[in-house]
Amino acid sequence: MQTYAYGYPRLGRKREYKTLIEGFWQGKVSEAELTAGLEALEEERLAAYRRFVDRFPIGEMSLYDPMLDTALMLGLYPNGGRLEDYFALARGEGALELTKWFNTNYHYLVPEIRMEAGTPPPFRLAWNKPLEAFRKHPEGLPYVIGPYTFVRLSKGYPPEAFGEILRALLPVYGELLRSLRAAGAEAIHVDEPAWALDVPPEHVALIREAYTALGQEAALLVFTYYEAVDFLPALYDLPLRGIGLDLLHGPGNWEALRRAGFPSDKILIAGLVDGRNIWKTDLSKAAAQVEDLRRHTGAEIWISNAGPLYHLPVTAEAEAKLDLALRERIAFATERLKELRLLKALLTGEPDEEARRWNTYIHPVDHWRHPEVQERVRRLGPADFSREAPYEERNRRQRARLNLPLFPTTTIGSFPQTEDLRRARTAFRAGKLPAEEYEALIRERIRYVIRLQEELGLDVLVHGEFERSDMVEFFAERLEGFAITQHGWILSYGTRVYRPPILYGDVRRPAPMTLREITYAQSLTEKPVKGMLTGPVTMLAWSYIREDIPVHEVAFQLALAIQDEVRDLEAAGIRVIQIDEPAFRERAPLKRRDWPAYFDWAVKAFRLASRARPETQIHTHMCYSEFNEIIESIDALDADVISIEATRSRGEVIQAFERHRYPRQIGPGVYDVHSPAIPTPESMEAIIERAIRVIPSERIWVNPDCGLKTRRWEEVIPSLRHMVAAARRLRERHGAPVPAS
Ligand SMILES: CN1c2c(nc(N)[nH]c2=O)NC[C@@H]1CNc1ccc(C(=O)N[C@@H](CCC(=O)N[C@@H](CCC(=O)N[C@@H](CCC(=O)O)C(=O)O)C(=O)O)C(=O)O)cc1
Ligand SMILES: N[C@@H](CCS)C(=O)O
Ligand SMILES: [Zn+2]
Repeated sequence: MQTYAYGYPRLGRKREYKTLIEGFWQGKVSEAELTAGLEALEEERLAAYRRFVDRFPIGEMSLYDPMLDTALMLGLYPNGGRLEDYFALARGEGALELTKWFNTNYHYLVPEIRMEAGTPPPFRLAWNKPLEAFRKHPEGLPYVIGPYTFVRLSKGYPPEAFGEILRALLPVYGELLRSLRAAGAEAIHVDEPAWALDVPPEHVALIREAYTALGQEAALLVFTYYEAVDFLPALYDLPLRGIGLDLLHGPGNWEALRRAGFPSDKILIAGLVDGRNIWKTDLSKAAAQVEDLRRHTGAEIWISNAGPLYHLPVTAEAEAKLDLALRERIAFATERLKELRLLKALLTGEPDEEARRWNTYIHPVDHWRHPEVQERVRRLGPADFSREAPYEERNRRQRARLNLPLFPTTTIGSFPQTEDLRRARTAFRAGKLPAEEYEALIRERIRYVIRLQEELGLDVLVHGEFERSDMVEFFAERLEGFAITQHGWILSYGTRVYRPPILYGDVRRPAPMTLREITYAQSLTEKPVKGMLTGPVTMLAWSYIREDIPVHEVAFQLALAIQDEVRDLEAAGIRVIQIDEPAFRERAPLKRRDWPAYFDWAVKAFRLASRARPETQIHTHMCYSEFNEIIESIDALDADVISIEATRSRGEVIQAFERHRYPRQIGPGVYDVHSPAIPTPESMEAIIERAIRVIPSERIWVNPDCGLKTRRWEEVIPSLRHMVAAARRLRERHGAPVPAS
């Protein structure tokens, strides 16, 4: 019995990863300091593994993103080994597209594989990153993203070229594996999470072909996670040393193991402690599950985490301010490693006092539940999920009330969150800055941003979200049933971090959450100011949530709290309300067969939250998502306006709307907020011109891709000036303002 862990966070206890890399970008950290700093961080990660588990991978560290590293390893982009070139691909003007990693809030850089004259690119082993890492630390298993996952998550090739591309990669992977074996690696960690997607039969054949070859080169431990592998028995006769299975997410792996057993020549690496959520593992149950596996398989069993640990903060030990009852019940990445050690002790008959104590705290506490909240959810009926009037009627009333021009301009909500603002908030939270001073600073920023938007000539204004540390954390802090952490940071992309709140009980809204700032902003202008809320699906997707009630009930509780806020905003005279749902696509289950049930509750939750009066215009916003496959569900949200990301994916998003005639208003993002580049009016007009081909012009809005919080004022101001200029030129070209009825 061995313990194995992978994916331990690279961020560091004190977010050293972020400080080092951002410091390097700002010229405050030299290349030598960056290298030494990251090496020290890697040492710390490895020390955590060494302290608790028997085996672990080497080479998981990345300067930005492991998918980009893999693309460079395989020679897909020129790489002279210069950091500038690396970061240019990650965040420069020609940067790769960012998209969600499976159904998580981590974003990876999407490699582009182009077929040239019907031939895959000339792949080669351009950077042997795993070997470099292994030479430094020859104690673990070199870490590699497997070829299937790499190609499946890349873009730019026609689906029929998939097999050819995969085959073209095999010699390179073969060379890589041989080099690692020659250097003394006893086995290789190969990550193949894409095996847990819906994999068509022809892909299963390709996987078998690929691994029949690769398995000859070195001993491979292939890791799958986030869901079950639907074709598990098809792997049994492959020359693999071991297979890592997620035994927590989705019932499929258990069903397959019960039905088909597991081959005795392979190691079954059983993912039994959760990499996605934070509730302590029931160690007795996990031990019983291992016994069950032993009965069904005859194979050697290792115990491991289910899903990489980087979806969890580094340690729960730092959360001294959390309520004790909650603190006792949670486990972050380091505590997961400890659980593996405790589980092994239980299974090998070592003294189990600590494991017994651990298991005292695995059930929710009674006073986290509130019958009146549950009752309100139980009483919901069909009428609660639709608005009073159909869109046509709402549209008439809203146009009359808002009197907007053709191609109305707006932004997505946030404006730059500058250092001084974040510092002031941290000081305020620590009790070092009086509330009046902090609030005065926020009001000053709101005044500034309202004046600025008026001066720029935007049509629907926002208050700038200056008071928000994060669009989910802000609301979590104001809702009962949620706790927020002090140091529970995890990576979202690159060096960008957030602290997922913990939703542990029934959700209540003790007081309005956004009214003060929104009404203040509205008092400064005649133009409509958008109320700005985060939707129920995103609230739960970017939090750690309770598991004692079904997820749709959690969503409906959140939706009711948001609906109460909508009502308060309307009563205060707010005419436009945006309810952001950037996690709407991401939260969808990995298997299509589970989609109908998910979209049923996700759509209902949004509709419940957005049940506004007909004359209130409801916007929603989504970013970083593949929209093609979910356009019907987006339509079913019945929002009056949706703004979507459309720049980095170079208009691909609009294709979705070509296929499905979206009947309401849409703002295809024209300004890529992830690039420091200032877009020209022409580039923005081009995106709208493309949209006009499929969407009538009176339904099109002009807006950025996403919020502007990560940008600098020097970038935002000229970019928005260009955006307004683009809208004006479009108006001149495409007609007079739409009449108000
Ligand atoms: C829109 N997106 C979001 C996603 N997920 C979220 N949870 N939130 C999102 O907005 N997913 C999809 C996209 C892309 N993802 C992100 C994620 C994160 C950011 C981002 O800008 N993150 C900031 C986090 C900054 C933050 O919350 N800061 C705190 C300040 C806390 C702090 O750092 N304090 C310091 C001391 C500061 C000082 O005194 O100098 C400390 O405690 O040590 C705050 O503002 O209150 C980031 O910087 O990474 C963007 C997109
Ligand atoms: N209103 C949010 C949405 C981000 S997805 C913002 O502007 O930052
Ligand atoms: Zn967004």
